[in-house]
Amino acid sequence: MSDDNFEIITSDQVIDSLDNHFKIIAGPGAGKTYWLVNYIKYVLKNSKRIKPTSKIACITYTNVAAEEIQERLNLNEDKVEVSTIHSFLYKNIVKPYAYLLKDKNGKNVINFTRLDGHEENVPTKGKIYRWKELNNLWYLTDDSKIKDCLSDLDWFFEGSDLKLQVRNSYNRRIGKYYVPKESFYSYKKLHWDEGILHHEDVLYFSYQIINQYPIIKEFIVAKYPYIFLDEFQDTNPIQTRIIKRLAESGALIGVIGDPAQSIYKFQGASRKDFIDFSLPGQRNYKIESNRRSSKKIIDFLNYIRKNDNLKQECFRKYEGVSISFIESDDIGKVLKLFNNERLRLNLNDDYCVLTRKNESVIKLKNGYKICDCEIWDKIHEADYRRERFLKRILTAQEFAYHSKYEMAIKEILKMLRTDSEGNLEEPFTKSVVKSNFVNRSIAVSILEYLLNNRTNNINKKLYEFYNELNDDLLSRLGLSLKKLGAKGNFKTLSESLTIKDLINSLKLEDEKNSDIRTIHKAKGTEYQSVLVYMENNEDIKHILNPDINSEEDDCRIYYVAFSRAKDFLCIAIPKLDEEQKRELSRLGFRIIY
Ligand SMILES: Nc1ncnc2c1ncn2[C@@H]1O[C@H](COP(=O)(O)OP(=O)(O)OP(=O)(O)O)[C@@H](O)[C@H]1O
Repeated sequence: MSDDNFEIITSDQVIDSLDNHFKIIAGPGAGKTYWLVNYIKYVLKNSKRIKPTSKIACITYTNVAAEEIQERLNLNEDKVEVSTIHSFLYKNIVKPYAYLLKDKNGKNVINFTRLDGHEENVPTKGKIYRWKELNNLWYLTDDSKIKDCLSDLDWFFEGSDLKLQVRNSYNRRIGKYYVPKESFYSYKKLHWDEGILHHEDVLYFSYQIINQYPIIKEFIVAKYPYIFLDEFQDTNPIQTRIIKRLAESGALIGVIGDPAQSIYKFQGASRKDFIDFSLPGQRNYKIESNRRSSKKIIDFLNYIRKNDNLKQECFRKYEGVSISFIESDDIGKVLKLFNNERLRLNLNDDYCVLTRKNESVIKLKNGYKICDCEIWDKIHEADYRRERFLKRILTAQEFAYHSKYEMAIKEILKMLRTDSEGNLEEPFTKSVVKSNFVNRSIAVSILEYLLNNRTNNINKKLYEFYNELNDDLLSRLGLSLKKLGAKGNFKTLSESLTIKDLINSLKLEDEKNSDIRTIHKAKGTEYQSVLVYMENNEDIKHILNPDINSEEDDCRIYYVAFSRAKDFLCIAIPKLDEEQKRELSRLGFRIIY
């Protein structure tokens, strides 16, 4: 990264960029989000470009971050649209203009009458079957590998065209065959015909729409004369191009981020896009201090980042307690040692346990128990329609339990989606739902039931939950579920699994309240104490030989984890050799036994 033309500012400083694009680069805890919130208020107050009909767009990486910024802005008037890039583009480009997209025969590309948000790409058995049928691919027999391949599809630029490819080329191989690239589009089209868009399709269609109908950019810019993007180090090439197009049409763009915290390569993020991001007349700024962490933690963070030219100073002027490590493969013991140490140090405030993989989060949540991470896969194999139904209803229950009612309602509404004749999808038996309004009131009743019975239900076996839900609630609402068979794989599973097993294995988006989470979900957060659990002994190399600018994200993922800690950072790893322990001591680590 070149240091040219970067002005150093602090997180309290208001910059005079009302008529310029800008880029801010700063490390963890520098106050990027803090600065952005204040800057938005400043623009609202001082800019002549904000008209009664226009707003500022503030794009964040997750819904949780959007909520947080909304709260911190604490505005009475609706003058700032805070949302993720996908929600922003869906609401302002795809939803209103999808009907404009036509194929070469003049037919609509998307069934826009049934458009209803966007979701994760999870190939169902039904879609895989129809995709094989359309492309005559019966020779591909391993459906689990096919699922890996199709769920890995994303849009990539080939020249100026966007093409579907797998993110990880390994996933295209099914036994001795490769999945033909020409078949990818038809898999997507099966969804679009039902009005289903995947998250990645939102970027694709937005790009298509503004390219084919440039005037739409003018509408967007008139409504959003300022577009600010936080966490821009994880932008992807389509997003970058869309933003540049909006800049060409007159939007003032501000991007904020930290190249050392770019951790979404697997989803197509390009940190180079942030490093190279430049618009005519753009002003560049840096914030150098870290307001979050103690000096000992910042020294360690600077060491991990030693190949980069951004060195952080400790704003708090507080030395802090030593960074520590625990060597053990016994998760229960690790958690106990970490908690004892926090209490011994009198650090009684919030803490978080961070780890890379979802499977490890589940293991950590279960403490000593070895978890069955494949529970949902097994249910999918047994009955993919019931799996989808159960996932949605339990996800809704957990969202509501964490007071995220709007997200909970959305899940239930997805569950109540109908086919073209108005029939609910299986496992509902043919019950016709009347209107969106009725659906919403049904969703509220279902949520009420789930919340009132959560404590009772959690230890019930799945079949009991399913039957009671059907008999006590759904029948009252004029709905019914397919009865459980006398035998079969689903029946067997439903007798062995409890609702708690299912909930523990759910991958909930945006788990803000959880104290054990994946590092990716910890982006932007901070805690008094942080335990980073490295499941793989090899990962110690990211501490002993850190390479923050590596092509791969591994080192940066741990950097993000370490930098969440304010006062106490502890790292746990199953096994270290003597030389590694000596190295860690040299770096100032203390061993906890
Ligand atoms: N000028 C300021 N005055 C008071 N507190 C501040 C100021 N700037 C930042 N902070 C506080 O410092 C902490 C870190 O700030 P913030 O979360 O905005 O950093 P960030 O740069 O977005 O970090 P990261 O990249 O790690 O997510 C927060 O607790 C924030 O409230």
